[in-house]
Amino acid sequence: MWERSLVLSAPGKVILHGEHAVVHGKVALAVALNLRTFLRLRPCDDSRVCIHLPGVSVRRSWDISCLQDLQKGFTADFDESKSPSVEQLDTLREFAGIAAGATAPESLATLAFLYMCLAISAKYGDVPSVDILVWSELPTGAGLGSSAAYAVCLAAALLTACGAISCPLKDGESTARWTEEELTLINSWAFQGERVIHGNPSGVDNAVGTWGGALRYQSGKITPLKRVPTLRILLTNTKVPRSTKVLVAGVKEKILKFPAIMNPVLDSIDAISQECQSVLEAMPANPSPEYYPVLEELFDINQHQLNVIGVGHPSLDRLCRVTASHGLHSKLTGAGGGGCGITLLRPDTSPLAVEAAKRDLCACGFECWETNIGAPGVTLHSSSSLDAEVLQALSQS
Ligand SMILES: Nc1ncnc2c1ncn2[C@@H]1O[C@H](COP(=O)(O)OP(=O)(O)OP(=O)(O)O)[C@@H](O)[C@H]1O
Ligand SMILES: C[C@@](O)(CCO)CC(=O)[O-]
Ligand SMILES: [Mg+2]
Repeated sequence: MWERSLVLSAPGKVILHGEHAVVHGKVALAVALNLRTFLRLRPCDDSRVCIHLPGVSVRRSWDISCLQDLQKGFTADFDESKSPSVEQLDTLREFAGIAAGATAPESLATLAFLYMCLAISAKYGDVPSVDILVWSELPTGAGLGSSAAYAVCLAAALLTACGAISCPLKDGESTARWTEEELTLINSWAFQGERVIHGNPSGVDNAVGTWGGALRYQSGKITPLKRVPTLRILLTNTKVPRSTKVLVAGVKEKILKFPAIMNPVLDSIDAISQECQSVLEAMPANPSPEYYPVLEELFDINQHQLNVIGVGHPSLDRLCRVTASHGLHSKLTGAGGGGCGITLLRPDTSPLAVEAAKRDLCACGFECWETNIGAPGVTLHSSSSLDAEVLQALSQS
């Protein structure tokens, strides 16, 4: 029986180049963001599993014995290398009272939790009697990898509570990280959670949530980028809602309908990611302005390509126009169709110019903020290092 409380977190991400193309085997470059999702797990002594997800208005609890019966009813194995089967997901939907095909955030979040809880406990031990609270600094469904940060937190917490990985936090430490081998296991299970939420994810988002930093991702191969300079990025949330699952499915349909037209666009996006990687790795840690024109042009070209594959949105066109009027270059990030865009700031872009661009973006109803990139991946925290009042307020919300 699990007897410790855990608090852990995973970062969101920004994709610099390669979103959507990465689902079809091309290269993506992605960096971890300094906005995180947090999870608190506490042992529960009433033989129940409780989840509280205030970000998507979910508060549910189940008897362990019901979850165990459900688990026994599955004929197919649960494994981190196997996709959730249609039969498993249908059974879980029926159990949780979720309509077939439901894409509402609360339905997907509940389904992902149930799948991961049953799958991980079936493979590594018993269903643990725990109470789980998840909260996030990330906007949900806006292109910043909120689903992956959620799945990474769930994977790390459930694997720890089932004894499949260690609890690396020593007395007196405020944070700790797992070993490479343990991170690989967390990443594999988080990918299964992403599969429940996205349908057909590439795995780039959960890789960044797990390892953090800056990385190149292609067909499951994760390569940390060498010497990434400190980039200044302005993030803008258009607040136009969209679903990654729907957008990814739309791109697939377009490729099937017009393969001779779409495949060269994906190849060209791949070339953009490769070119961007070469430029970033050639730049010194604190780069001078002369390196920026190429990065800016790559942003412009990639934004046009993403429009061609059908994941643009008028709000994103507007974002690009507004920043261009201040001499700044932007592109959508993540799945597109609304959500967030990123704007590259040069080291010498003056605070006044940034403020002026932000003012005009806010006047469009957008929200924007300057970010740091390259944050650490999934991390265990001592409960005392997090604000007790915040935890208390969240528990009651
Ligand atoms: N804090 C959270 N608590 C519970 N579920 C969450 C939370 N954040 C995200 N989710 C789940 O993830 C879904 C959003 O995932 P989606 O992939 O559409 O957007 P995203 O991950 O924010 O953007 P992108 O995939 O483009 O980076 C929500 O519908 C919800 O099911
Ligand atoms: C659109 C996409 O490329 C990125 C979503 O953040 C989907 C994926 O890679 O799974
Ligand atoms: Mg997502």
